[in-house]
Amino acid sequence: MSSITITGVRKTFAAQSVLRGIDLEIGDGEFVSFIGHSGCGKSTLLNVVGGLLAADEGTVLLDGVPVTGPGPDRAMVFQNYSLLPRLSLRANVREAVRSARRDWDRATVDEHVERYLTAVGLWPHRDKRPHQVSGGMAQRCAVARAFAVGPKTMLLDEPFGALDALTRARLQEQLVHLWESESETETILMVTHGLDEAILLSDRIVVMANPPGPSIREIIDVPIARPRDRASIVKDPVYAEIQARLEALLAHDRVSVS
Ligand SMILES: Nc1ncnc2c1ncn2[C@@H]1O[C@H](COP(=O)(O)OP(=O)(O)OP(=O)(O)O)[C@@H](O)[C@H]1O
Repeated sequence: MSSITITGVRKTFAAQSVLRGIDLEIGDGEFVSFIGHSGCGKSTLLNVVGGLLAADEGTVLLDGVPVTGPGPDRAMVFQNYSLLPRLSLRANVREAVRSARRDWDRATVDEHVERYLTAVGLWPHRDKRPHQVSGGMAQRCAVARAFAVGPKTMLLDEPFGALDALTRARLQEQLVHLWESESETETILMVTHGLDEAILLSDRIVVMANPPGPSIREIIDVPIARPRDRASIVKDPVYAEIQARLEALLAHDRVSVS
């Protein structure tokens, strides 16, 4: 059964038709990335799935239930980590877990918080506040917090966009670890501008396009076995094929809008 069913989703801002009839099925346990030029509607689509924005037309079903607003079955992580500045990293995660798991006692919450902060290497920094740590550490905390509340679906909007390459690589690995081993999250949708990142992490890559054509230009499978190792997958001929296809699609779109 598909966990997310997007049917005929349209969204227009002023006279600008941003989502032009999106139809997409995403299965349980899939990691799907969205890629495309700036302004093609990637974040808008993620916000519609997250329930932060209503579509003008069409439906989004999560396990068969229509999305009408945000819910505990989904968590979102944005590029600019949105931690509460007055709280320590531990308290940021703890408050989120507490509000999602009101029936848990304090010891269970604390153990859960420790597990997620440890998974992203932040337990030694647990008592620092967001302004006392680097941007990469704060983003790791935001990712840990999102997974710790146990959403079935994770929506990531360029989560590593503001990070340097080394920090990004480390956080990509921690993300996969959280998803595969640590958390209850099954399905991940991620907006990214990184072709390499999309190939490394995804089962499928949705290439989105600017007007006037359909919003989804092509969906590319990534049939590379997991676990994937950054150093070795780049030598896989399938990797090169996918990379070339993505580059060609994005180059075509750049020409068609100029
Ligand atoms: N709330 C809004 N009001 C008016 N226009 C909006 C709103 N949100 C988005 N838009 C417009 O819709 C278009 C798509 O925006 P969106 O953020 O979804 O694009 P994107 O593909 O995620 O871009 P980027 O890669 O730059 O983040 C843009 O032209 C944007 O200006």
